[in-house]
Amino acid sequence: MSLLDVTGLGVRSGQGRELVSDVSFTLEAGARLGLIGESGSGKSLTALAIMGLLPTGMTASGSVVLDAPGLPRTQITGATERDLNGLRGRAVTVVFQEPLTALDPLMRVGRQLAEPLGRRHGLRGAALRRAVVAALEEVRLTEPDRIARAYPHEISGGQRQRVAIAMALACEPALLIADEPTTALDVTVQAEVLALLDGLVSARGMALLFISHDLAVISRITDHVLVLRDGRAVEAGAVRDIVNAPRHPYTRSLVDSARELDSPLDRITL
Ligand SMILES: Nc1ncnc2c1ncn2[C@@H]1O[C@H](COP(=O)(O)OP(=O)(O)OP(=O)(O)O)[C@@H](O)[C@H]1O
Repeated sequence: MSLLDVTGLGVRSGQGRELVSDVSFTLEAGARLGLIGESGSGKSLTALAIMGLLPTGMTASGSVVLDAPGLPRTQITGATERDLNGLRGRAVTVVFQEPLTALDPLMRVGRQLAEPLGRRHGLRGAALRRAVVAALEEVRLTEPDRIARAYPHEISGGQRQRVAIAMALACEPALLIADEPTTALDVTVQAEVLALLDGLVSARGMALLFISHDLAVISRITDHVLVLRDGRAVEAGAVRDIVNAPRHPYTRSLVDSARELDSPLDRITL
């Protein structure tokens, strides 16, 4: 049984517009998959449907089954909020493009991180404070004590995204969804955060669903990819095959524009 099994996923708006149609893929424990497509192709809605977090009024159809170790196997489409609350954080969690989505602007970073860490590991007092510092160190934040005392606006964008990653990891999820996690960062920080995610996903044996419009970024972190266009999957396979021999014209245009913008793809074609 796969960790995540998505079959014929559809998402409709409240007005009945089909925004995602018939998307299928599976993820085994510890596996990685990239979801690529241009703006509006349905990447984020697919991620939100997997989390059971679609905006009010939208409906999901088809099947999304999460089967994380130690948790009940759950059909996400149609699950109750109570079932979903038991899964979010532990079975699956998400890091968004904008770290402030995950952070409360009025609460110090350390306290925010203490909540899930305390809940997950049953820690309090000095042990919990040590766990907060360790979590900040794990995402390679220097000066963890200062960061723990800071409010989100008092740290840089790259530091905030590291904190958001630490928050996402606090409940030790089996599956991490990263939705354009480096898009809002400048190029150097982008590369550092990508390398950090890569290392953490390997070290913890998590599965990763990595969403991006950028094939070069995807190729650095995963070797398999699903190409979405207008809410439909048009091609899937190994990044290497897709880069070397794209079958769908849309995929070819993604590869061509990635080649123009970025040279890292060259090493894949060697
Ligand atoms: N809350 C919403 N209400 C109505 N339509 C929406 C809503 N959110 C997204 N859509 C529409 O659904 C389609 C897919 O959107 P989605 O956000 O999944 O795309 P995306 O590939 O993640 O794009 P981006 O890279 O810009 O985030 C788009 O046509 C978008 O306009």
